[in-house]
Amino acid sequence: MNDFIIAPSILSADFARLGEEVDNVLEAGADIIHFDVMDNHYVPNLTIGPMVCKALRKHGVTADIDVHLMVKPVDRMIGDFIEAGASFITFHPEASEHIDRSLQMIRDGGCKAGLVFNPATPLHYLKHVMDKIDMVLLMSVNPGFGGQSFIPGTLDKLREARALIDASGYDIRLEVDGGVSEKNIAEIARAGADTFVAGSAIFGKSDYKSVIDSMRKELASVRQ
Ligand SMILES: O=C(CO)[C@H](O)[C@H](O)COP(=O)(O)O
Repeated sequence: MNDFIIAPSILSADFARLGEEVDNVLEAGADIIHFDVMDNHYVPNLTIGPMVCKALRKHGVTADIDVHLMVKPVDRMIGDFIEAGASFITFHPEASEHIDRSLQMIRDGGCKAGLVFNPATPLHYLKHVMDKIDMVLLMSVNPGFGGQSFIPGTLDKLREARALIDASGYDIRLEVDGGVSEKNIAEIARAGADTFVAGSAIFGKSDYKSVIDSMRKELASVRQ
């Protein structure tokens, strides 16, 4: 896997042709697939569930599927997504009554576990679970919809999260989600992110490869 991971969010894909869309974006160079689960309760939108994840596996998708649960309560969805073939399962700490238990359920099921932070959710939830997570996801928009603008204050929060992760000594990815494009991806990487969710910036264009290539070019400039 690349050091920098590009994770197209299928929230902006054509759901009528989802299998084909996922094949195309992976063929175009995406590393993993970001899978947004919204329940019209925790967030004001309704999307897709474990049956769709399972269908993508049945379709032949072997890339990691990064399931972002925007649901409340969290726990009763975890088993279904483990069974459906999720690779990562992340959830919002304020949506779980028992954060430690939810993380453990994910890892016990053989998946990688992560916590997601809304723009105004403090990072202190991380303090007692650094050894139980594989991913920290910072939302750079308020969750619920694709196509919103990146909230600039996320850059400081990324720097704060990067310092916490580095100090922990654990192997934890730092993902960012919302308003990511070729234009800001380098600045976001410089703030500490290593995993980039992009929905409308990729699926909103006809040539997925050219967008992903241009994101990789921007990221290469950060590494130098
Ligand atoms: O989780 C999400 C919204 O809750 C989406 O993944 C996110 O907003 C990506 O969309 P875009 O890149 O178009 O901003």
